[in-house]
Amino acid sequence: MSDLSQRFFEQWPRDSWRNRSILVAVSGGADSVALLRLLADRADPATRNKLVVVHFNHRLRGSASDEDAAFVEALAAKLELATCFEAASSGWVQEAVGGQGLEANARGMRYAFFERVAREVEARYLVTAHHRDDQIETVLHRILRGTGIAGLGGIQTAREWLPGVGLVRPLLSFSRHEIVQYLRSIDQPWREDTSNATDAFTRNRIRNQLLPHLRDAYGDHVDDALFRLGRQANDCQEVIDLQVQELLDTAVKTSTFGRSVVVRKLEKVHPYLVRELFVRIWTDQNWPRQEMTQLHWERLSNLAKSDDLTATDTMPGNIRVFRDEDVLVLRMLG
Ligand SMILES: Nc1ncnc2c1ncn2[C@@H]1O[C@H](COP(=O)(O)OP(=O)(O)OP(=O)(O)O)[C@@H](O)[C@H]1O
Repeated sequence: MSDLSQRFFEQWPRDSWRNRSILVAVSGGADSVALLRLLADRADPATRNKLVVVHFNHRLRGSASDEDAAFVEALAAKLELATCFEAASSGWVQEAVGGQGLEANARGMRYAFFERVAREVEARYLVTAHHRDDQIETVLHRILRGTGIAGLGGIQTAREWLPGVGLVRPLLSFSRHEIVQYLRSIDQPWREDTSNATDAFTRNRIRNQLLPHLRDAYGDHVDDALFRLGRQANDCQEVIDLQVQELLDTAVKTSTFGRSVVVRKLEKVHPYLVRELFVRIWTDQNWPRQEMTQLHWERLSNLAKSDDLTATDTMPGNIRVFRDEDVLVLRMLG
């Protein structure tokens, strides 16, 4: 087994081969072709039938998109793997709605397709080929856009995606360079995504302009620094999540109208954690968060720590917040 293959399977969920189907997302690019080869070469005939290659043809690059799909289809056939393919309708770019931009729309369609297949074949995992360079670009992109600790963590190696379905990225610690070397060593071709070479999308500008500039100006360790920062932020967020869970269990009560927070229990808690507690309450309650700014979370934290027993406030989405003796009541007004 190659060194890369060995390191790859150290990241791989141990129960996977004994479990339900595994969807492998293959675009045809070097990263996902390597992912597919690593998995297919390791699987024995009994486990091979658990792998399902999924590919979504976005039809963004004319005949090149169809050639990508044909390439993935031929590779899957050669490896004797099951496949599930879908193509976007030809006029979707003109019809794209929601003002989210082309990339986000394309992504939404791709994951909606993955979700349909996952339900159909009762998959246990979806595996994608995000790698170290993706992680570095994501961290840098989020820094530039403005992010907190949670966002700085970037892409996670594994997380729950749908109820009972995990999303796994076992190539996350491998660089694109290592992946390409591996493909060359096994004589496996791949498709080059020509849109990656253009600067049309923000992510591509980060990849093709900003990162090379930073490396030139500050040295190659820029990559390591960003990757490590992402890892540390992930660790920090895990610790924060655990503490927030403890606060939820001990200081927050749920009722039919919303939540109430026992403020006495927050007296010695750092304001940052109190804000994170409110973020978690908002998420759990499914209250709108788009208009909640840092200032709103701070206002909530101040209310929880205030001595003013008559203090009240209203948050975006008509969430009313008021003190009732020892508790801070949060409820959505009808
Ligand atoms: N058209 C596609 N069909 C199947 N899988 C795909 C397709 N495009 C991307 N993928 C999978 O997703 C991984 C990440 O691809 P890419 O970096 O282009 O996506 P992204 O939009 O940046 O990330 P995200 O998946 O988080 O949206 C690929 O390595 C591959 O596993």
